Amino acid sequence: MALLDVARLNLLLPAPDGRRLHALRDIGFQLQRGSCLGVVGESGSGKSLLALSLLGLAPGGSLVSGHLRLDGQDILDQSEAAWQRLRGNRIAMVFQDPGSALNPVHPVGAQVAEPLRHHQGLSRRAALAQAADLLAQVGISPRRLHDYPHQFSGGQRQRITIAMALACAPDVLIADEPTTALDTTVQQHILDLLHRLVEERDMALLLISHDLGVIAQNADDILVMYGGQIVESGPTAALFQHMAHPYSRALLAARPRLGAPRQPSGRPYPLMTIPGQVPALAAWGSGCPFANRCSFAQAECQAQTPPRIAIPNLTAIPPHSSLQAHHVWCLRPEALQAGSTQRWQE
Ligand SMILES: Nc1ncnc2c1ncn2[C@@H]1O[C@H](COP(=O)(O)OP(=O)(O)OP(=O)(O)O)[C@@H](O)[C@H]1O
Repeated sequence: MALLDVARLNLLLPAPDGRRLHALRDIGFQLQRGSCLGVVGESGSGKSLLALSLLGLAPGGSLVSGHLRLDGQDILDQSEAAWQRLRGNRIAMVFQDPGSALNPVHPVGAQVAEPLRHHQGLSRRAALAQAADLLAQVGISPRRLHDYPHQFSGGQRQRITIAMALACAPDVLIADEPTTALDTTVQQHILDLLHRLVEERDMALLLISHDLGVIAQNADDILVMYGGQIVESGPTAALFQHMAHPYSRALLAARPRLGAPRQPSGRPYPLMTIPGQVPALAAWGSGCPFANRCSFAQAECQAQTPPRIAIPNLTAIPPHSSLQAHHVWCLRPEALQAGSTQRWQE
């Protein structure tokens, strides 16, 4: 049984004119212990709304439907009191900006100790002793228990927020752009730390990023999101063996790469960009969300919901994969096959 099982998750947000906007559409995936699932997509594709929905924090007035099971127990329709017991305890979150996640007027030790006092009822002294252990686990000297957030670097502050998230030994850790606010030199240290903790604690990690490179290097499985929908999903190796959705391919082509071929003048080739922009939520329809930017799109793509198509696995599926299968949501897979996807046809 999957640790986290999400099926047909839909989120309707209230619009000022009284309409409901379909912000997440039929999201489904499974997440196993010891595994990292990466969620990738451009800004505005629905990644954060997905994270918030998994924490019972969808914006006020919205309607969430579908199934959300943690260890087999349906948690979607539980009371706010039950969500509060679960949040930070069994499902915890690491945010993008460690500066705003930490309170500047309290020492970091007290902040790491807070969830232990709140969820586990530990005394101040016992919680602080455990906070010192947690800080050591994320590479911060326990001697700094009484220092304030401004006395730490950005990377250290993110380590402290990770210690806070780990305090109650959650089953699922959601990290929403955890390295975007950090220098590139410390980004991989934080990601390596998250990996080590997932392994040591047998947790599951949902890693959200707009950066396909970060996701490719760190996730066992990938969900590619666009317009509030999953457009492609599968084990990382399978996805990179054969990217099937035009949006996934466009993301791949738009990625800066070290050592990429250069022009005869020695200058780098200009980076590919994806023409157009992610449409505003009010413009999301029921057809393929990527249709108006897709070079394969035809009239039916604007109008019809794209079907889910299974792509045969060409690589061995690693045991850590939670998804175990590669899918694409596209109406014109034959157009894709006729493109640069020779290996799919073999
Ligand atoms: N509370 C809200 N009310 C109305 N629209 C919202 C709300 N929150 C998000 N949206 C809209 O929903 C869409 C998805 O937003 P979301 O923040 O989930 O995207 P994202 O992929 O996480 O982007 P980013 O990487 O910039 O955070 C966007 O069009 C956004 O403007």
